[in-house]
Amino acid sequence: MQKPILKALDLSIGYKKGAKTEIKIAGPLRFEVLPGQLICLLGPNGAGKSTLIRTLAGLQHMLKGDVEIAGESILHLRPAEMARKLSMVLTEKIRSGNLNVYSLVALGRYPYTGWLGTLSTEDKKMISWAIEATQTAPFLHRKLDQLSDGEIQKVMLARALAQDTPLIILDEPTAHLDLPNRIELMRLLHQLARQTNKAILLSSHELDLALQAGDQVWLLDAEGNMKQGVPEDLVLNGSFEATFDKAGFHFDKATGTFSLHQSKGRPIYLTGEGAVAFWTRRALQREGYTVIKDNPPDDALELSVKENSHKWIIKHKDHNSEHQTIAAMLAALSIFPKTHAIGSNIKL
Ligand SMILES: Nc1ncnc2c1ncn2[C@@H]1O[C@H](COP(=O)(O)OP(=O)(O)OP(=O)(O)O)[C@@H](O)[C@H]1O
Repeated sequence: MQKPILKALDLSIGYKKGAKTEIKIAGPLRFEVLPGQLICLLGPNGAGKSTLIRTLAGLQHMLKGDVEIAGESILHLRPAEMARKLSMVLTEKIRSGNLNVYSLVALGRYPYTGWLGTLSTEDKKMISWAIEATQTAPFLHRKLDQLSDGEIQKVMLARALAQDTPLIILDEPTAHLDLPNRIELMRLLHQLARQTNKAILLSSHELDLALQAGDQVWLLDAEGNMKQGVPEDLVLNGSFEATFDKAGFHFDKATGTFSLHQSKGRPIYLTGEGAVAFWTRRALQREGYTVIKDNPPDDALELSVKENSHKWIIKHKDHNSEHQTIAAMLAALSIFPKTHAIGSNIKL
C-alpha cells in the first residue's frame, strides 16, 4: 500500500489575534493525500482555502494538530528539506520583473544546486521538461514584466515542476487563465499526477473542471467543515449542493452545472435528446419555465425538439407551431401567460 505524501492530524487552521485570542477558520481536519492523486479543494469565498494551503506549506502557524509531509511533521522539517518535498504555486504577483523566464524556472532547481546555483545536466534536463510540459518555451527569454498574468501563471507552474517534488500545492492556478488554458492546465495537472506519481493539491473556483479532473474533491464550507470524496459521490449525496448553497443558485445533478435560475414558472414538457435539447432547456430555464420530462399536467405546454433538423414544435390544446431557432420558439411561447418569472433576486 502507498504511504500518504501529505497527512493532516486533527489540524485546526486560523489566525491568532494578540497573545491569547484565536480565530478558528476550520478544523479539526483529518485527511491523507496519496502519490499520484489530484485533489481539488473547493469552497465558497472566505471558507479558508488559502488559509489551509498556507498552513500546509508551513507559511502560516497551525492552531492545533499536525501536518506531515512524507511522514515527517512540517514543524520539524528544515526549509531545505521542505523544498525537496513540496513546491508551491501562489497567486500573488511576482515583483522581480527583471528576471527572465528561464532564470525563474531555473530557480526551481535551487534546492539541488547549492549556493553557487550551477546547473548540472540533470538540472537542465528537468528545466527543459518543465518548460515543455507547461508550453512556456515561446516566452523563455522575456522578462517577467513583459508577460500577461496568465503567462506568469504558467511560468510559476514550470518553476514548481522544475523543483521536482513529490507534492505540489497550487492556490487558484487557473485564476488568470482564459477558458482553453484553464481546461489545458487541469488536463496537464491530471496527466502529471498520473504519469509522474506526484500528488497535486489545488484550490479552485472552477467547480465543473474540478468535478471532471479531480481524483478527490475536498469541500470546505463556510462553517469550517470539510467533506472529502470522489467528486461524483459528493454530487450524488448532496454535499456539493450544500457547500455552495446560496439563494437563487441551483445545482443540477443531472448535468453537473450550477444555474442562476430556480425554475418555478409555468411547466413546459420538453421532449428530445442531445445538444439541442440541452440548450433548449437552458433557454427555457432562463425565461423562468419549469422544464419537465415526465408526467406532464393536462394543461402543460409541450415542446419537442429534433436533434438533427433544428426544429422546435410547440403544442398546446389547438395550438401547433414549428420554429427554426430558439429565439423564434421563445417569441412564440410568449403568447402563453407565464405563472411567474423567477430569478430576479440573485446575488452572485
Ligand atoms: N490575516 C488574517 N487575519 C484574520 N483573518 C483572516 C486573515 N486572512 C484571512 N482571514 C479570514 O480568514 C477567512 C478565510 O480566508 P481565506 O483567504 O483562507 O478564504 P478562501 O477560501 O481562500 O477565500 P477566497 O475564495 O475568497 O479566496 C476569511 O474569513 C478571511 O476574512
